[in-house]
Amino acid sequence: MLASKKALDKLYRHYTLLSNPTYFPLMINSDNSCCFHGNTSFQSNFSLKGANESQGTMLWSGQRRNISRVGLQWNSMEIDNVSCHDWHLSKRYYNSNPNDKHSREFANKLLKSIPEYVKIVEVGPRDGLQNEKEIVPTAVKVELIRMLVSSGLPVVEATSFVSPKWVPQLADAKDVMAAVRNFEGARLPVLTPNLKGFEAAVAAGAKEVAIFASASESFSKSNINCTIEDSLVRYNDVSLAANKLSIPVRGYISCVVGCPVEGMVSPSNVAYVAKRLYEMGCSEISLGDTIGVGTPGTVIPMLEAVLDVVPIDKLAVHFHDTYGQALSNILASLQMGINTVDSSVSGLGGCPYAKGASGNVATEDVIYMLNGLGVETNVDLQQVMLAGNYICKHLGRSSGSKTATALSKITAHASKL
Ligand SMILES: CC(C)(COP(=O)([O-])OP(=O)([O-])OC[C@H]1O[C@@H](n2cnc3c(N)ncnc32)[C@H](O)[C@@H]1OP(=O)([O-])[O-])[C@@H](O)C(=O)NCCC(=O)NCCSC(=O)C[C@@](C)(O)CC(=O)[O-]
Repeated sequence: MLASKKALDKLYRHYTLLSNPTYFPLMINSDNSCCFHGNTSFQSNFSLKGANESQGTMLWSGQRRNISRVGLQWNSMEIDNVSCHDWHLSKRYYNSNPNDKHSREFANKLLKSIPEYVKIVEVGPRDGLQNEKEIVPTAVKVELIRMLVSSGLPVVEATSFVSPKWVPQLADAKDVMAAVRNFEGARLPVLTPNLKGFEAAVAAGAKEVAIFASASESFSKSNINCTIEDSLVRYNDVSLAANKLSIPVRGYISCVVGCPVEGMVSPSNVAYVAKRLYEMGCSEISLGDTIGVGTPGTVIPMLEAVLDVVPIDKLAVHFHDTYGQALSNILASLQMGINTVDSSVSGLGGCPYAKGASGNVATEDVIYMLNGLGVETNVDLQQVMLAGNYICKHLGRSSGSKTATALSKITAHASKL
């Protein structure tokens, strides 16, 4: 049976709003029949008349790279009455009875691809503080890093060797590095935008660096004052220099789903930059939703595009929580098999050159969710909360972590009993 053109147009419009047209999940075959592709256990709620599944919600799932007709015998289905709503998990599969076969199968499906161990990259001392108006004293930054390292976090991004005119808050990078360089138990990478920054970082004792490109031309200009291509040339120089010294280089990509100036960013732009960073030897590529506009609806197609060019074990995700979507985006990324997540203690953060960007997802909230999923992190939540209290007290504000806030209330209440 053929899909009616009107119905397909309607679906297309719906998905064009939700995701990038390039990643429109409905494929129209040459015989005008259609199928979905994708890599998600989410479902779309379409009314599909005449489907061989029960009318209403159709499963949209499949393995990455396995663009297939997902067992729905699309050729025998007629679409003529399409009503699209938002993406949601189908009620059909939700059941409070844990012994229900469907619910167990569904839970298995949702959880089985989540890694057993997740590496948390703490970016609080760098991303968290770079946007603060009041200069945080070097000694406070050093103590914060010490506390974060003591909590078991495997990587704590310490500072940036960038122009002090651009980011005055981190003008003490050399002194911070000198004080923390011998801390044991965690890797302490720093941001370097060019060879000048790289050389200064190495001289100060940095053993790992990070370069930071963008998937949006406008953001590249406002953040590092050059085009994407020019930045990649600079970063290639940094990578070559780092390679000679066997220094690992992490590559960031900003604006992977949205840009404060250009709006929606195409997954293919992100994949292009990711491929270039990978080819220049980055040991890890962190995909940053700099302004926190992503939802699983835009993050998943972006990850699919990047996964076509970079192996999954080289990828990390970096979400800001502007719209409260960070944990959902992290969960979706974990379900796709990503096992490195950036976060910032107490949800501090934001890029000074990304208007409207709010804090990063809070480390405490990520740990709480991972603990709940039974995922190993080797990080002590209480210790991270102590570090969060310490920096929030200094900044004179309450924690941006819901977990830290809730657990502190419980502890305070218990102590009164
Ligand atoms: C890239 C530049 C330097 C270009 O800045 P520019 O002005 O185009 O560079 P320039 O080469 O013309 O140099 C201008 C001045 O800066 C100095 N300079 C030049 N380089 C350095 C250096 N490394 N360290 C110290 N000083 C430096 C240089 O010596 C000169 O000094 P002057 O002669 O005027 O006295 C500048 O734009 C810059 O520093 N930008 C950094 C912006 C930044 O740090 N943004 C935040 C980090 S990115 C982010 O947060 C996003 C991320 C990673 O978290 C992911 C996400 O959230 O999505």
